[in-house]
Amino acid sequence: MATWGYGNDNGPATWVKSFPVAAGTRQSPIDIVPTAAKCDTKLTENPLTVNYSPEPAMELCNPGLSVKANIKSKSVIKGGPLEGEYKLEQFHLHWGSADKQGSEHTLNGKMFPAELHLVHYNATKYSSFGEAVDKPDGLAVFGIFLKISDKPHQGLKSLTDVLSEVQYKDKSINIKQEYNPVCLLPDNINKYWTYLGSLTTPPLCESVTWIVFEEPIEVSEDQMKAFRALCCGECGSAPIVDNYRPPLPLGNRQLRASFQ
Ligand SMILES: COc1ccc(C[C@H]2SC(=O)NC2=O)c(OC)c1
Ligand SMILES: [Zn+2]
Repeated sequence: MATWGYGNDNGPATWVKSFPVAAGTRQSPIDIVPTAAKCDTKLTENPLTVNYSPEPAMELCNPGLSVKANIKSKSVIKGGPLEGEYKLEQFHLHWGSADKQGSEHTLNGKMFPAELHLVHYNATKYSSFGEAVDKPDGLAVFGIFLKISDKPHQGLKSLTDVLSEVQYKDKSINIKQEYNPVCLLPDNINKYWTYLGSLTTPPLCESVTWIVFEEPIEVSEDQMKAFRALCCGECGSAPIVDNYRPPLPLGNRQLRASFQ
């Protein structure tokens, strides 16, 4: 199969041909229906804690289907649904060609213009991301919805202001100013939904504990335009837009909420 993507010939509906787990029982994303979530006090008794550090010269790259920042510093999370300490490996985004679509998770069937994923691996149990990526308790991903506001998101601005420098596939730059990814989190990280799921792109490993925050972060239309100006390939190639997998059935899984 030609490489997977989001087009008509290689998009999410075709992935199962090369990645049979696409038809698995713990696939992501899902539609989040808050009334179907079970409020679990165990999640609040053991609050989710984030201990992110400033990343000097953070590497920002265009791998062709998103934009990604690779993390070297020791930024870790624990608590909430997690056992052990999970270390931040990378973050990236998914966005639409228009504001009406773009997120992977949906909320009562509603899509947001974009969704930010902060990917962590279980550093207590595994010695590297590569070892953790296909283990059932290997990864924890923060899902943060983006919504449009008239003000730009200051934390994202350090990235959206330089996206033109990684416009083409395989371009990468280092962010000059040190960057602490904590600036990307919503104010209230105590309200989230969590469930057992998967990577949302091939190889679709069922290795992710998802933590999707209720509070979106707010970005400007100009910042969305900057994401939509990124290209899938070299100069003249198609823009990176609609790089999202539509929701999969929750099936027998329990969606838990950290709040009432
Ligand atoms: C081989 O390992 C991989 C492959 C792909 C992704 C990226 C996926 S997973 C997610 O949440 N969103 C995405 O686009 C990954 O991320 C941990 C790890
Ligand atoms: Zn993602």
